[in-house]
Amino acid sequence: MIRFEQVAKRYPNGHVGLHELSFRVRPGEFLFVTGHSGAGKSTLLRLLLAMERPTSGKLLLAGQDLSTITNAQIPFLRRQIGVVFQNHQLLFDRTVYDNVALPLQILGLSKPEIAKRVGAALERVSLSDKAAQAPGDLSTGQQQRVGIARAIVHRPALLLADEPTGNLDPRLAAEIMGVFEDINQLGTTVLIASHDLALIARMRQRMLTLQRGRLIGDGEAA
Ligand SMILES: Nc1ncnc2c1ncn2[C@@H]1O[C@H](COP(=O)(O)OP(=O)(O)OP(=O)(O)O)[C@@H](O)[C@H]1O
Repeated sequence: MIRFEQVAKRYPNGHVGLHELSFRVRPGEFLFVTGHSGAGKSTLLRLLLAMERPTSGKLLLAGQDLSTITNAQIPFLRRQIGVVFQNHQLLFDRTVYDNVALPLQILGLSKPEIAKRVGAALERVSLSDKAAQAPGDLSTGQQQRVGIARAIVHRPALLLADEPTGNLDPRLAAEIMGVFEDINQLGTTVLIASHDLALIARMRQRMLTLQRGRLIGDGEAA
């Protein structure tokens, strides 16, 4: 699903975000990427989204080479990826339904197809009864679940999350991780960047550890 082969990212100011990183992720895997602030977690996610290009090395995602991807190919790449952000970036003047429907409207799907898929995504995050509400009427944990529903509504093969539990208390964070596990069980590859080692340890999943742009660990969280 994902192959990093000696991928390095050097920023124009000379700063090295990642040093020759190599690892593979199989389809259907669940893994964490961890490390201190500045370790390179966000750089890794931005490379996977083709928001940045590697300076050297080869980066493959679902068979596509992201080191040489053209701008015209990027929309097709992004259709295979869902992204969950820490601050979920919901539109507060729209309903929950509209927020989740947005990616499908952009793809130009028919209204009945959108209704079917939004219904399924909201069911997956246990928010079917909140479709007509505004995100502002929901709790923080529920808002994050709307963000997850929006990220999976177009049925991506890969779900990326950047500190998805950063704003949540431990109980809610564990609940959100359960939602990610459910999504993974259905076959979606899940990659979560997080610095919450206590939470990761409870999950017993693969963990890549970055330190100053280098991979210093790859194995089940201890
Ligand atoms: N656009 C940029 N220009 C120059 N340097 C950058 C840029 N983006 C990131 N860096 C540098 O690359 C390194 C890795 O940054 P990155 O944001 O990937 O870390 P991170 O692990 O995601 O940290 P955080 O948890 O704080 O988001 C840092 O030293 C950072 O200063």
